[in-house]
Amino acid sequence: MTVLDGKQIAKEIREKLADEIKELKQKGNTPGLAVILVGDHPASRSYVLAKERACKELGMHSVLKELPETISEGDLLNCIQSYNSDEQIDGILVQLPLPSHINESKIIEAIIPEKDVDGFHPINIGRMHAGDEHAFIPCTPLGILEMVKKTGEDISGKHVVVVGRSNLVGKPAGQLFLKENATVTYCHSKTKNLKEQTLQGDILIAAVGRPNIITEDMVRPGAVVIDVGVNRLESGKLCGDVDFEAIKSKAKHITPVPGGVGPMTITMLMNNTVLASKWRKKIKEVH
Ligand SMILES: Nc1nc2c(c(=O)[nH]1)N[C@@H](CN(C=O)c1ccc(C(=O)N[C@@H](CCC(=O)O)C(=O)O)cc1)CN2
Repeated sequence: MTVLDGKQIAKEIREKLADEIKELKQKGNTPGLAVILVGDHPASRSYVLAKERACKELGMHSVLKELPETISEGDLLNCIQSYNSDEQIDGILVQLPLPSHINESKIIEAIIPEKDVDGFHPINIGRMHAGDEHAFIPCTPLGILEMVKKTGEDISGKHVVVVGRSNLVGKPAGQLFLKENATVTYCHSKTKNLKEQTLQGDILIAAVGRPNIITEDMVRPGAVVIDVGVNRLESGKLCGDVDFEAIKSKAKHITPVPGGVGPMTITMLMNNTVLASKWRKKIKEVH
């Protein structure tokens, strides 16, 4: 069994990105990211600060816009518009979740698709489903795919079982593996006999957000187990969706929480911002 070290894989990707960014800067093209945080949710704040830090470490331009919890939808839309037309900004990200008085879809759709480095805009979702090479792929699913590829396991023809159907993780993760010629099964809260399904998984992706929902008897021996859950217990301890201790000897490869998929998310955001910068540069050269 191997424990997939998300921090190490992320570090290796960031080293390559740093070289690429250096070259881009020498050509006068500095990738820039704008991150918008609404309110003061502690976890969201720590994620946006980590995003800003990653930009700085890689030599990218970054702006962190902090807005009050009470901001109106109109003012938030205006803020997005200003970054849509800012030439120094290649990627725009609005940290989720948003306060309940703001329509999340409306906000995501206000970001121009060329700067939607989260890959949440319907145009990018459509491009991803169509297999368009210029689609931004959501960062967590992209990180998951990178980690599975890193194991050296052949994905083609494998049965991937995704537990969870969120727009952020579950749905796009299944699509990505489908594109790699896997057979994909989606499971969710209404799935009958979940265990029967998860036992089919050569690759099992748990993205539910419920501590230890995947128990040892639900995992096929030799499976690759990817845990996307980041659940904070009352004790303050972080815990995944997978019962790691019970499953680690049964799985061929498994991701821990913390230190598995999480660190990959921010690295893939950096990757998407570099892509955005390169794609936008090409568009400008054509016009
Ligand atoms: N606009 C977006 N909002 C949200 C996204 C997203 O991709 N775009 N994803 C999550 C939050 N997220 C990044 O934004 C994120 C979550 C977790 C981690 C991470 O590194 N987790 C660590 C544990 C961190 C801790 O101690 O709390 C780990 O798993 O090792 C990074 C980024 C929702 N919102």
